[in-house]
Amino acid sequence: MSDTQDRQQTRHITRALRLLWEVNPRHVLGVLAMTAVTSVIPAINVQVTATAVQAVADAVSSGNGRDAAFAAGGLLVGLMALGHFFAVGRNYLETLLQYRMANQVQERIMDKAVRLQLRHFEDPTTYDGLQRASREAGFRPYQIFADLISVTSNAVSLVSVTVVLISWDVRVALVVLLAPVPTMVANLFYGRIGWKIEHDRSADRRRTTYLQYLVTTDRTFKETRLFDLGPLFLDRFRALVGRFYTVDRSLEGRQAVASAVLGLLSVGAAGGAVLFAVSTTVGSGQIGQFAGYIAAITLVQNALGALFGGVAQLYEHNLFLGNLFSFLDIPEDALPSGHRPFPAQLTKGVEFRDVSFAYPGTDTPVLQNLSMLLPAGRCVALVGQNGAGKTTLVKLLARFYAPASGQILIDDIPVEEYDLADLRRNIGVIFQDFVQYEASVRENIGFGRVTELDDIESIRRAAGKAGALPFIEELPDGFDSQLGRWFEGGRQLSGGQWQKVALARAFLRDSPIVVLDEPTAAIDAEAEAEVFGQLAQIVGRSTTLLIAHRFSTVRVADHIVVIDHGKVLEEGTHFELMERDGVYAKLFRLQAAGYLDQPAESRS
Ligand SMILES: Nc1ncnc2c1ncn2[C@@H]1O[C@H](COP(=O)(O)OP(=O)(O)OP(=O)(O)O)[C@@H](O)[C@H]1O
Repeated sequence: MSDTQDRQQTRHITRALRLLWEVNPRHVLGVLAMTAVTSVIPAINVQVTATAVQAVADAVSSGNGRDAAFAAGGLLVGLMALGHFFAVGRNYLETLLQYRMANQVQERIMDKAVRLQLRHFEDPTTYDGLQRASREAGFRPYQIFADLISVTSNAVSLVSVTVVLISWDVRVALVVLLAPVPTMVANLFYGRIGWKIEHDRSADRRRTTYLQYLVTTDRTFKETRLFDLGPLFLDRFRALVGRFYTVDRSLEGRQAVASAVLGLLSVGAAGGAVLFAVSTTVGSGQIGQFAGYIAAITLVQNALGALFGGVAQLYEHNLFLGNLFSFLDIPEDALPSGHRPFPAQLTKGVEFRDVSFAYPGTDTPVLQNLSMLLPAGRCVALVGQNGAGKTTLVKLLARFYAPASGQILIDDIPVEEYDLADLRRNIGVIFQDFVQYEASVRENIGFGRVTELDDIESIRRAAGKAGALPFIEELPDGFDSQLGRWFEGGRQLSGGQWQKVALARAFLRDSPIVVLDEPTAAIDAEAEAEVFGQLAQIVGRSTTLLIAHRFSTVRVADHIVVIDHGKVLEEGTHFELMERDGVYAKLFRLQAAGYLDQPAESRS
C-alpha cells in the first residue's frame, strides 16, 4: 500500500475516534477504564489457576492444607465475578456509545446532503457516494473504536500472559506467539477484496433499492400493477442480488479455505506446546504448572487470534470508513453570497441579459444568448416546447446553477450581489415536480414560510387564494389532517388538490418574485379559471413568471415570451402574437382546435 493510502487510513481512524469523543467523552473514558481492568484479569487468572491447582494437589497428596486450597479457589471465583461485572458495565456503555455514534453519523450525512448543490443531486456519482456512506454509517465508525479497544485489550492480555509463559519456557512462548500470523495475513488480503467488491457494486446496489422502491410504494403502485411490471422488476432485482450472492459466496469460500489451511499451523503449534508441557510436567511433577501451561496456551492462542482478527477488521472497517468520509468531504462549492439585502418590492424587474448555459458535464447548450425582461409587478408567461429551457431559466434565477455567460439582473443588480439566502427566500416557486409532503395540510402549506408554520390565519388565506379551502374544510381534521398514505391516518388527495396545496405554499411566501412552473396542469378548468381570474390579485404586486403549456393559462399574462432551443423566438401580448401569426399563433390555434373539435386551419 502506498504512503498516501497509509496516511489516509490513519486519518480515517483518528477522525472516527474524534467523532466518538465528541459524542460522549465520559462514556469513552469509562469503556477504556473497564477495558484496562478486564485485560489484565486473564494473566492474573493464569497465575491463580496454577496456584489453586498446586494447592489442591498438595492438599490431596499431604492430607492437609485444605484452607490454602479453598483460599486459592475463592480467589478464582472472585476474579470471575470481577471480570463478569466489568464486562457487563463495559457492554452497557459500549451499546450506548454505539447508538449515539450511529445517530450522529446519520445526522452528519443528512446535514451534508442539505448543504450540497443541485448539481450534486443531478449527478449519479453523488448518489453512489451517498449510498456507500449510508451503508457504513450505522456501525463502521463505532466498530473502529471497538476494534482498537479489542486489539489493545488483547495485546495487554497477551503481553501479560506471555510474561508468565516466558518465565516458564521461552521456546514454547515463541512458537505459540508466531503461529497465527499467516491467518492474519489471509484475513487482511480478503478484507481488501471484499471492500473493493462492495465499492464497485454501489451503482448496482442503488439499482436494487430503486427496484424495491418501484414495487413497494403507493406512488408507483397503479402504473406498475396496470402494466404488470411487478414480475419484471422482481426478476431484475433477483438477477442483481443473485449476482451479488455468487460473488460473495466465492469470496467467502476462498477465505474459509485459506483460514482452514493456515489455521492448521496454529493448531499444530498449540499441539506442540501442549506436548512439551506434558513432557516437562512428567519430569518435574509440578501439576499446578501444567494446569497453568494449558490455561496460558489457550489464552495466548485466543488473544492472538482475536488480536490479529481485530487488526484485519480494523483494516477493513477503515477502508469502508473511507466511503463515509469521502462523501462528507465532497466539496460543497458553497456559492459566494453577496451582501445586498433583497428589495421588498421590485422597481425595474428581472432581466436575463444574453444568458448562455450548458449543464455541467455536457456540451449541449440549453440556453443560447437569451435575453428577456420580466417587468416589475407584471406577469410574464413563458411558453415553448418540452426541453426548450424554461425550467432551466428558473434554476439559474434561483442560483442553483450559474450562467456560462451573460447576466441575470434584479432591479439592475446582478443576482450574485444579493444575499443568497435572502434571494431564495424572496422567490416563491412551485416547480412542475413539486413535493407532496407526507405531513399535515398546515405543514404542507406552512413549509412555504417556516416562520409561519403556526400562523393558521396566514395559511388559511393562502389556501383560500389557491382555491384549496373547500376540500381542506371537508377533511376530518381540517388543516391538521395528515396528507398522503405513508403515515397513519393519512388522507390521499387528488392530483389537482395536491397542486392547489402546492400553490397555497407558494402564495404563503408572499414574495416579490413568483414563479409558477406549470401551476395548473392537474387542476380542473373551472378551478384554473378561478385561480387565474384572480391571479393579479393573488400575486399582488409581485413580478410573476408563468410557465405553461396550456394556452388558456398563458392568455392572462401581460406579456408572452416564446422560447425554442434556449433562444427567444418571439414575444408580445396575446393579441400581438396572434396578429403576427408566428409559432405562438400556430400553437394556440392547434390547442383551441383541440378543445373545439375543429380542424385548426378552418379557424384561422
Ligand atoms: N440536470 C440536467 N443535466 C443535463 N441536462 C439537463 C438537466 N436538466 C435538464 N436538462 C436538459 O436541458 C434541456 C432543457 O430542460 P428544461 O427542463 O429547462 O426544459 P423545459 O423547457 O422546462 O421543458 P418542459 O416543458 O418539458 O418542462 C433539456 O434538453 C433537458 O434534457
